[in-house]
Amino acid sequence: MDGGGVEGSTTAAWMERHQQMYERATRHPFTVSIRDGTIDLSAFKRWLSQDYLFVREFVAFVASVLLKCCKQEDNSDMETILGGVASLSDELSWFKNEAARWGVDLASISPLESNLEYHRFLQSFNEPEISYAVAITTFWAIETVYQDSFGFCIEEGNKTPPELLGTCQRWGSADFKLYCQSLQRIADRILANAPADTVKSAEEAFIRVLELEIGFWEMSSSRS
Ligand SMILES: Cc1ncc(CO)c(N)n1
Repeated sequence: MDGGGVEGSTTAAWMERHQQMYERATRHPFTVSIRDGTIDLSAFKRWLSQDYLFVREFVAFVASVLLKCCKQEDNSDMETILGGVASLSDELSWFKNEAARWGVDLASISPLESNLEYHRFLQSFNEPEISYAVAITTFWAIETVYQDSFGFCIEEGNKTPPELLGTCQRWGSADFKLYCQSLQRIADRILANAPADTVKSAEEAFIRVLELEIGFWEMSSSRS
């Protein structure tokens, strides 16, 4: 290995193997239209309100990852995951503020089908049979899709409207990238010591996250 980097790691290999799908998730027309400045604001508001509901569900998911972590003999990843739980508190406040700014009433929103599908996937991690390896990989993948998608919106050459920069910074910032990289290192370390069938399940979960993320952007763009 390369002393803590991610090149040559299991997760890096998957990103290459499933590159096409990874790009469909991280260069989706929805986020690319944010970067181009051609975003339809009603789609943005739909995303905002649906993602608020997603994040409420995500809190319980990250708590389930934390619980699995705490049950490990070596629970040295605890602080990183706990930091993730803590930052979700700030994130929920951010959604409420942002919704108020856009005139979106969060109290009257219900989850659309693709969001519900994602909720069901997240809820499946409550089962104690699902391993920490699969859970931490899934956690890393979910965060990374947003990091990469919104990071692209603030990279050089963007025409992102100023009123959307705050959103893009939330997930596109250098700090969030570092956080995703620490999750990736944890996942790779756990996967390196996991049995082959567990590694296989983790790869399947990675692919499932990409599918669900694509579905989420589609839902935000249209109304599926
Ligand atoms: C759908 C979705 N995926 C990933 C993230 C990142 O936390 C999010 N907020 N929403």
